[in-house]
Amino acid sequence: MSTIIKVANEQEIIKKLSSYIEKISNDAILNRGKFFVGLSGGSVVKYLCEGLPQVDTAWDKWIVAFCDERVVPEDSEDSTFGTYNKQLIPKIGLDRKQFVVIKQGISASEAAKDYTEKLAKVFESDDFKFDLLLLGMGPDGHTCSLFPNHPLLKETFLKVAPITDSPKPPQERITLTYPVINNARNCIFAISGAGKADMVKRILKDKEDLPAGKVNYSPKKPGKGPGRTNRRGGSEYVLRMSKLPERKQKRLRHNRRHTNKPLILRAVSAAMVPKRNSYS
Ligand SMILES: O=C1O[C@H](COP(=O)(O)O)[C@@H](O)[C@H](O)[C@H]1O
Repeated sequence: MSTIIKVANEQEIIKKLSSYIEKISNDAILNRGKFFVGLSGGSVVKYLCEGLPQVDTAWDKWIVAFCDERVVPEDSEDSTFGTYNKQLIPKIGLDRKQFVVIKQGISASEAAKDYTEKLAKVFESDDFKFDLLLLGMGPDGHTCSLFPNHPLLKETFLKVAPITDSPKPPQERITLTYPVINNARNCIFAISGAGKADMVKRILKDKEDLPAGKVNYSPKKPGKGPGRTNRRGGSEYVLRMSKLPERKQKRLRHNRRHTNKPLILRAVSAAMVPKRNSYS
Protein backbone atom coordinates (compact mmCIF):
# COMPACT_ATOMS: atom_id res chain seq x y z
CA MET A 1 0.00 0.00 0.00
CA SER A 2 1.34 3.37 -0.90
CA THR A 3 0.36 6.79 0.41
CA ILE A 4 1.53 10.26 -0.41
CA ILE A 5 1.39 13.01 2.16
CA LYS A 6 2.20 16.58 1.36
CA VAL A 7 3.47 18.81 4.10
CA ALA A 8 4.41 22.43 4.12
CA ASN A 9 7.94 22.53 5.44
CA GLU A 10 10.70 20.74 7.30
CA GLN A 11 8.95 21.13 10.62
CA GLU A 12 6.00 19.23 9.21
CA ILE A 13 8.30 16.47 7.98
CA ILE A 14 9.72 16.20 11.48
CA LYS A 15 6.20 16.04 12.93
CA LYS A 16 5.00 13.36 10.50
CA LEU A 17 8.18 11.37 10.82
CA SER A 18 7.95 11.43 14.60
CA SER A 19 4.33 10.40 14.57
CA TYR A 20 5.10 7.39 12.35
CA ILE A 21 8.07 6.46 14.52
CA GLU A 22 5.83 6.63 17.58
CA LYS A 23 3.23 4.39 15.97
CA ILE A 24 5.68 1.85 14.54
CA SER A 25 7.68 1.64 17.77
CA ASN A 26 4.60 1.18 19.91
CA ASP A 27 3.22 -1.50 17.56
CA ALA A 28 6.54 -3.35 17.66
CA ILE A 29 6.78 -3.13 21.44
CA LEU A 30 3.19 -4.29 21.86
CA ASN A 31 3.57 -7.19 19.43
CA ARG A 32 7.12 -8.32 20.05
CA GLY A 33 8.31 -6.54 23.20
CA LYS A 34 11.16 -4.70 21.48
CA PHE A 35 11.72 -2.11 18.80
CA PHE A 36 14.64 -2.56 16.42
CA VAL A 37 15.43 0.62 14.55
CA GLY A 38 18.24 1.57 12.16
CA LEU A 39 19.33 5.20 11.97
CA SER A 40 21.10 6.97 9.14
CA GLY A 41 23.52 9.85 9.18
CA GLY A 42 23.42 13.00 7.07
CA SER A 43 20.33 15.15 6.99
CA VAL A 44 18.16 12.58 8.80
CA VAL A 45 20.10 13.30 11.99
CA LYS A 46 18.54 16.74 12.28
CA TYR A 47 15.01 15.42 11.77
CA LEU A 48 15.51 12.78 14.44
CA CYS A 49 17.30 14.97 16.97
CA GLU A 50 14.44 17.46 16.75
CA GLY A 51 11.60 14.97 16.44
CA LEU A 52 12.43 12.03 18.69
CA PRO A 53 12.28 13.96 21.98
CA GLN A 54 8.54 14.46 21.29
CA VAL A 55 7.88 10.75 20.74
CA ASP A 56 5.85 8.94 23.37
CA THR A 57 7.35 5.45 23.54
CA ALA A 58 8.92 2.94 25.92
CA TRP A 59 12.52 4.02 25.31
CA ASP A 60 13.92 1.10 27.30
CA LYS A 61 12.54 -1.29 24.68
CA TRP A 62 14.46 0.32 21.81
CA ILE A 63 17.50 -1.26 20.22
CA VAL A 64 19.20 1.23 17.98
CA ALA A 65 21.59 0.28 15.19
CA PHE A 66 22.93 2.15 12.18
CA CYS A 67 22.00 1.74 8.53
CA ASP A 68 25.60 2.69 7.85
CA GLU A 69 28.48 4.06 9.84
CA ARG A 70 31.77 5.69 9.04
CA VAL A 71 34.94 3.93 10.24
CA VAL A 72 36.28 6.88 12.20
CA PRO A 73 36.89 7.63 15.87
CA GLU A 74 33.71 8.16 17.84
CA ASP A 75 34.65 11.75 18.60
CA SER A 76 35.13 12.58 14.91
CA GLU A 77 32.44 14.82 13.46
CA ASP A 78 32.04 12.18 10.73
CA SER A 79 30.93 9.54 13.23
CA THR A 80 27.19 9.01 12.95
CA PHE A 81 26.95 7.49 16.42
CA GLY A 82 29.15 10.31 17.74
CA THR A 83 26.66 12.85 16.40
CA TYR A 84 23.63 11.13 17.91
CA ASN A 85 25.58 10.66 21.13
CA LYS A 86 26.11 14.39 21.39
CA GLN A 87 22.88 15.68 19.93
CA LEU A 88 20.21 13.10 20.77
CA ILE A 89 21.07 10.92 23.75
CA PRO A 90 21.13 13.83 26.24
CA LYS A 91 17.58 14.79 25.15
CA ILE A 92 15.78 11.43 25.42
CA GLY A 93 15.39 8.33 27.55
CA LEU A 94 17.80 6.21 25.50
CA ASP A 95 20.92 4.88 27.10
CA ARG A 96 24.09 4.64 25.05
CA LYS A 97 24.14 0.90 25.88
CA GLN A 98 21.05 0.49 23.68
CA PHE A 99 23.06 1.55 20.63
CA VAL A 100 24.82 -1.07 18.53
CA VAL A 101 28.02 0.76 17.71
CA ILE A 102 31.01 -0.15 15.56
CA LYS A 103 34.18 -1.34 17.21
CA GLN A 104 36.87 1.30 17.32
CA GLY A 105 40.41 1.07 15.98
CA ILE A 106 39.92 -1.72 13.45
CA SER A 107 39.62 -1.90 9.66
CA ALA A 108 36.34 -1.50 7.79
CA SER A 109 36.34 -5.17 6.99
CA GLU A 110 36.85 -6.19 10.63
CA ALA A 111 34.30 -3.61 11.74
CA ALA A 112 31.68 -5.01 9.35
CA LYS A 113 32.30 -8.53 10.63
CA ASP A 114 32.15 -7.37 14.23
CA TYR A 115 28.96 -5.39 13.54
CA THR A 116 27.34 -8.46 11.96
CA GLU A 117 28.13 -10.42 15.12
CA LYS A 118 26.73 -7.65 17.31
CA LEU A 119 23.51 -7.58 15.30
CA ALA A 120 23.21 -11.37 15.52
CA LYS A 121 23.45 -10.99 19.29
CA VAL A 122 20.77 -8.34 19.65
CA PHE A 123 18.41 -10.03 17.19
CA GLU A 124 19.24 -13.41 18.76
CA SER A 125 19.18 -14.70 15.21
CA ASP A 126 20.90 -14.40 11.85
CA ASP A 127 17.68 -12.98 10.48
CA PHE A 128 18.14 -9.24 11.02
CA LYS A 129 14.58 -8.03 10.88
CA PHE A 130 14.44 -4.35 11.67
CA ASP A 131 11.09 -2.88 12.64
CA LEU A 132 12.07 0.37 11.02
CA LEU A 133 14.93 1.76 8.97
CA LEU A 134 15.18 5.53 8.79
CA LEU A 135 16.90 6.21 5.49
CA GLY A 136 18.35 9.21 3.77
CA MET A 137 19.26 9.69 0.14
CA GLY A 138 22.25 11.59 -1.19
CA PRO A 139 22.04 13.83 -4.26
CA ASP A 140 23.64 11.01 -6.30
CA GLY A 141 20.85 8.61 -5.26
CA HIS A 142 22.89 6.71 -2.69
CA THR A 143 21.30 5.40 0.46
CA CYS A 144 23.10 3.95 3.48
CA SER A 145 26.64 3.64 2.04
CA LEU A 146 25.40 2.01 -1.15
CA PHE A 147 26.60 4.19 -4.00
CA PRO A 148 25.68 4.20 -7.71
CA ASN A 149 27.52 1.59 -9.78
CA HIS A 150 29.32 0.17 -6.76
CA PRO A 151 29.76 -3.63 -6.60
CA LEU A 152 28.10 -3.61 -3.15
CA LEU A 153 24.75 -3.01 -4.87
CA LYS A 154 24.93 -6.66 -5.90
CA GLU A 155 25.95 -8.01 -2.49
CA THR A 156 23.69 -10.86 -1.50
CA PHE A 157 25.80 -12.73 1.04
CA LEU A 158 27.09 -10.16 3.51
CA LYS A 159 24.49 -8.53 5.73
CA VAL A 160 26.82 -5.79 6.82
CA ALA A 161 29.52 -4.94 4.29
CA PRO A 162 32.70 -2.88 4.45
CA ILE A 163 33.35 -0.18 1.89
CA THR A 164 36.81 1.36 1.55
CA ASP A 165 36.30 3.43 -1.59
CA SER A 166 33.24 5.48 -0.73
CA PRO A 167 32.92 8.31 -3.27
CA LYS A 168 31.64 10.48 -0.44
CA PRO A 169 34.19 10.97 2.35
CA PRO A 170 35.13 9.36 4.58
CA GLN A 171 36.11 6.49 2.30
CA GLU A 172 35.98 3.76 4.95
CA ARG A 173 32.53 2.77 6.11
CA ILE A 174 30.28 -0.14 6.88
CA THR A 175 26.77 -0.49 5.55
CA LEU A 176 23.72 -2.69 5.75
CA THR A 177 23.15 -4.43 2.43
CA TYR A 178 19.91 -4.95 0.51
CA PRO A 179 19.20 -8.41 1.98
CA VAL A 180 18.83 -6.68 5.37
CA ILE A 181 17.34 -3.41 4.13
CA ASN A 182 14.66 -5.18 2.13
CA ASN A 183 13.93 -7.51 5.03
CA ALA A 184 12.84 -4.60 7.25
CA ARG A 185 9.22 -4.28 8.30
CA ASN A 186 9.18 -0.56 7.52
CA CYS A 187 11.49 1.93 5.88
CA ILE A 188 11.12 5.68 5.81
CA PHE A 189 13.05 7.87 3.42
CA ALA A 190 13.21 11.46 4.56
CA ILE A 191 14.55 13.53 1.71
CA SER A 192 14.57 17.27 1.27
CA GLY A 193 16.30 19.96 -0.70
CA ALA A 194 16.42 21.29 -4.22
CA GLY A 195 19.64 19.41 -4.90
CA LYS A 196 17.80 16.11 -4.56
CA ALA A 197 14.66 16.99 -6.48
CA ASP A 198 15.91 15.73 -9.81
CA MET A 199 17.11 12.51 -8.23
CA VAL A 200 13.68 11.94 -6.71
CA LYS A 201 12.19 12.26 -10.19
CA ARG A 202 14.80 9.98 -11.74
CA ILE A 203 14.11 7.29 -9.19
CA LEU A 204 10.36 7.53 -8.79
CA LYS A 205 9.24 8.58 -12.22
CA ASP A 206 11.97 7.54 -14.61
CA LYS A 207 12.63 4.35 -12.63
CA GLU A 208 16.37 4.70 -13.04
CA ASP A 209 18.30 1.93 -11.42
CA LEU A 210 19.83 3.89 -8.55
CA PRO A 211 20.63 2.73 -5.01
CA ALA A 212 17.71 4.40 -3.20
CA GLY A 213 15.32 2.98 -5.81
CA LYS A 214 16.46 -0.53 -4.99
CA VAL A 215 14.81 -0.31 -1.60
CA ASN A 216 11.67 -2.30 -2.25
CA TYR A 217 8.34 -0.62 -1.99
CA SER A 218 4.91 -1.44 -3.28
CA PRO A 219 4.96 -0.84 -7.00
CA LYS A 220 2.69 1.94 -8.15
CA LYS A 221 -0.66 1.00 -9.49
CA PRO A 222 -0.83 1.06 -13.29
CA GLY A 223 -1.68 4.49 -14.53
CA LYS A 224 -0.89 6.21 -11.23
CA GLY A 225 2.11 8.42 -10.73
CA PRO A 226 4.54 7.80 -7.89
CA GLY A 227 4.17 11.23 -6.44
CA ARG A 228 3.33 14.74 -7.39
CA THR A 229 5.57 17.68 -6.89
CA ASN A 230 4.10 20.92 -5.86
CA ARG A 231 2.73 22.68 -8.91
CA ARG A 232 1.85 25.81 -6.97
CA GLY A 233 5.31 27.19 -6.51
CA GLY A 234 7.40 24.31 -5.33
CA SER A 235 7.36 24.88 -1.60
CA GLU A 236 5.64 21.76 -0.36
CA TYR A 237 7.02 18.49 0.79
CA VAL A 238 5.71 15.18 -0.39
CA LEU A 239 5.87 12.08 1.71
CA ARG A 240 5.27 8.89 -0.17
CA MET A 241 4.47 5.94 1.95
CA SER A 242 3.48 2.36 1.82
CA LYS A 243 2.96 0.17 4.81
CA LEU A 244 0.84 -2.58 6.18
CA PRO A 245 -0.58 -2.83 9.67
CA GLU A 246 0.83 -5.54 11.92
CA ARG A 247 -2.31 -7.71 11.70
CA LYS A 248 -2.12 -7.75 7.93
CA GLN A 249 1.59 -8.53 8.03
CA LYS A 250 0.82 -11.66 10.04
CA ARG A 251 -1.73 -12.77 7.50
CA LEU A 252 0.60 -12.03 4.63
CA ARG A 253 3.36 -14.11 6.13
CA HIS A 254 1.23 -17.07 5.10
CA ASN A 255 1.07 -15.83 1.59
CA ARG A 256 4.27 -16.66 -0.25
CA ARG A 257 3.69 -14.04 -2.86
CA HIS A 258 4.10 -11.24 -0.31
CA THR A 259 6.27 -12.84 2.32
CA ASN A 260 9.49 -11.13 1.39
CA LYS A 261 8.11 -7.71 0.72
CA PRO A 262 9.19 -5.22 3.33
CA LEU A 263 6.72 -2.69 4.57
CA ILE A 264 7.84 0.64 3.42
CA LEU A 265 7.12 4.16 4.36
CA ARG A 266 8.85 6.02 1.61
CA ALA A 267 9.12 9.67 2.37
CA VAL A 268 10.15 11.90 -0.44
CA SER A 269 10.51 15.58 -0.11
CA ALA A 270 9.76 17.41 -3.27
CA ALA A 271 10.40 20.72 -1.64
CA MET A 272 11.66 23.39 -3.91
CA VAL A 273 11.32 21.18 -6.94
CA PRO A 274 11.29 23.61 -9.82
CA LYS A 275 8.10 23.50 -11.84
CA ARG A 276 9.91 22.19 -14.88
CA ASN A 277 10.77 19.10 -12.87
CA SER A 278 7.19 18.44 -11.83
CA TYR A 279 5.94 15.00 -12.48
CA SER A 280 2.68 13.26 -11.93
O1 LIG B 1 26.93 9.58 3.76
C1 LIG B 1 25.75 9.43 4.03
O2 LIG B 1 24.82 9.98 3.22
C2 LIG B 1 23.44 9.57 3.24
C3 LIG B 1 22.65 10.75 2.72
O3 LIG B 1 23.01 11.88 3.46
P1 LIG B 1 22.28 13.28 3.27
O4 LIG B 1 23.03 14.26 4.14
O5 LIG B 1 22.39 13.63 1.81
O6 LIG B 1 20.87 13.09 3.72
C4 LIG B 1 23.02 9.13 4.61
O7 LIG B 1 21.72 8.58 4.55
C5 LIG B 1 24.02 8.10 5.14
O8 LIG B 1 23.62 7.61 6.40
C6 LIG B 1 25.33 8.80 5.29
O9 LIG B 1 26.36 7.95 5.80
